[in-house]
Amino acid sequence: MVLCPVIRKLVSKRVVLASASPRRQEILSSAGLRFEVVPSRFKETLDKTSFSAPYEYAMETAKQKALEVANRMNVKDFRPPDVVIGADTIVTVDGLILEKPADKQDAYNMLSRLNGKVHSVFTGVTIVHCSSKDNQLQTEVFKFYEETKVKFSDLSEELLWEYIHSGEPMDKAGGYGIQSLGGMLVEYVHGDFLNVVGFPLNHFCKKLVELYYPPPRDAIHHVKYDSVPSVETFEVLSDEEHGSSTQGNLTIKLEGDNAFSSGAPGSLGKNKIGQDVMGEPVEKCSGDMESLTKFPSTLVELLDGFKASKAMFVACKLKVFDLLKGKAHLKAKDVADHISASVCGTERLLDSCTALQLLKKTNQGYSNTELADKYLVSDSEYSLHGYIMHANDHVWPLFTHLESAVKEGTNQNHRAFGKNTQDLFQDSYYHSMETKLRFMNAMHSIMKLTARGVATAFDLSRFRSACDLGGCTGALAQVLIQEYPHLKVTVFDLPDVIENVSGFQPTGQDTSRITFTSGDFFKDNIPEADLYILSRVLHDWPDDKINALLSKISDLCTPGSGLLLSEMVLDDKKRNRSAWLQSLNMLVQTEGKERSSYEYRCLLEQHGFRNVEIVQTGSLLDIILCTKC
Ligand SMILES: O=c1[nH]cc([C@@H]2O[C@H](COP(=O)(O)OP(=O)(O)OP(=O)(O)O)[C@@H](O)[C@H]2O)c(=O)[nH]1
Repeated sequence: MVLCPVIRKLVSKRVVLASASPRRQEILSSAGLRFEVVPSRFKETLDKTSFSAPYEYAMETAKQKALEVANRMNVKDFRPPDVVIGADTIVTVDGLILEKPADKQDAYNMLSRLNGKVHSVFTGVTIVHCSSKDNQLQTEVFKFYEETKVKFSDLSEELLWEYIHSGEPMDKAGGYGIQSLGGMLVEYVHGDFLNVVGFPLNHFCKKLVELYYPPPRDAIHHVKYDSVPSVETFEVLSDEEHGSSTQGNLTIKLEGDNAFSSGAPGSLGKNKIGQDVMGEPVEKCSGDMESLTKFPSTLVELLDGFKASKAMFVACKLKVFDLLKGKAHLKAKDVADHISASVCGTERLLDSCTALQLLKKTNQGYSNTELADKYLVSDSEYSLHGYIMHANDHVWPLFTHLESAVKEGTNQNHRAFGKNTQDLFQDSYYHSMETKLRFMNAMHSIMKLTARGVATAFDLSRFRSACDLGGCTGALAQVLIQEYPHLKVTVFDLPDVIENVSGFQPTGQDTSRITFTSGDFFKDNIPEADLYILSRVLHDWPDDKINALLSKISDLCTPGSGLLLSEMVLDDKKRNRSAWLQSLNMLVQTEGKERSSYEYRCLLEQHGFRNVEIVQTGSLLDIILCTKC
């Protein structure tokens, strides 16, 4: 999704981010910008004393970073980038400029200087417009900076060293990462938070507005873009409208190194060498821009969606991220050798993963991004590997029969796996040890990631015993006993599951308050508890089965007993895309569906539950708590 229409202006351009900073990559890609990452090789060694102000230093360094990449990419017979973005973040305190610490002692020196004080964080940003004539690179440079003030609490030596030993300070300006553990050091922030993280997105969008929607002639002395215009305002600022009000040549003074002129209707503006600022001839640009405004980027994203998913699935399946974990870099050939695959295929897969920001690519080779290290490596604490393998091996084949599922209104297990499902879990998830463990792995990984949110959405401290029906490996139970020291939890699931839970238990954690009991909640007796939990269970079943289950639970409850559900709640207003897609997912693989908050409320009240409260998290799971009256 492109929230900010001005970002769309760059959609058909070759945009390059001249930065190795994973934070900058994340900020810009979250804003919907599509770009390649080519880290700059410019050494950050400019003489600081030669600048009149610290931000001048940051802007110049950002400029040199971007120009180094622009020059390096201007190779004969290759298309040069249209736009190169460079950035540099520094911290200033007591008249000193702090960059990334060289070692732990340096980090300590920096953090001690910041301790208990207010300091400034400056990020200098440069946008370089490039074009190439007879292999000569022509550039136009626009630069700006943003300042944010940050106050550190009074911190003990012990805390500073503990933080330094976490390793976090080492690649961060000033020796801290405000977005992670370093956030704990900070008392307040005045200004743009993302600027501290490494990229002032808001100011960047304003700069794009200045560059791509120069104010019409009449307004030139009056219009000041104090804030990013609202989406509606952008729509009004269409190229056509803008063009018609800028007949004749008009020079606009930009804050950057250059002024450029705007003339032909619909053009971006001509520069001194008679080209538009994106390096295209003006006449051509006019037509281009018209089609650009109408470019259906949302559709292109959807067209590419399945390719992107599959590229990530395959890289996970081939354990590419496991291989790259902890390695500085590997060349495509080395990766190919390890995963027993072709070099040409591996290279394309690695490059696609780089474009998807799962990998980083430099001249030395490929390495994992932070995201991949955290979630795609199979043995990381919050790995989604198990869930991704389930998506690849189970959900993907089912989705290839979506058309039949829609026409027939039923799941497609028979088409995808040649099996009719009489008993959903037995026939589709537990029919072999391999599928069973794959499914358990998937549920375990997604539950580990979401358990804390489920456990803490409501204060459950009034309950002394809980029964997690369909609780699988007990990943939620583990978090529940951590959060509620007086709670005992029974995990109730099919014998097929309970027999295999031991491999999923944490080591070195007291799990004595968790009991695993096997049974079928439709057929067998359910253990007694003050609180019943159904997490991602109801969506598997049709209404008749749900009514049977809720009635059984309701009969077991005494007044004051609780029922906690976690599901994706459908919401017409919020149009939460994951929930609607999950509902299709339920169609192709189960007998169930996702439901709206109204549907859940009706179901629960029908079975004697009251005080139905719903916390819509907007992320993967929404949480519902109600009480038996
Ligand atoms: O709170 C935070 N403060 C700063 C950061 C990160 O710090 C670095 C700043 O370094 P620099 O601007 O030189 O950028 P590099 O990482 O070296 O990448 P380039 O290739 O662009 O030079 C930056 O990564 C910030 O994101 C932080 O994360 N949190």
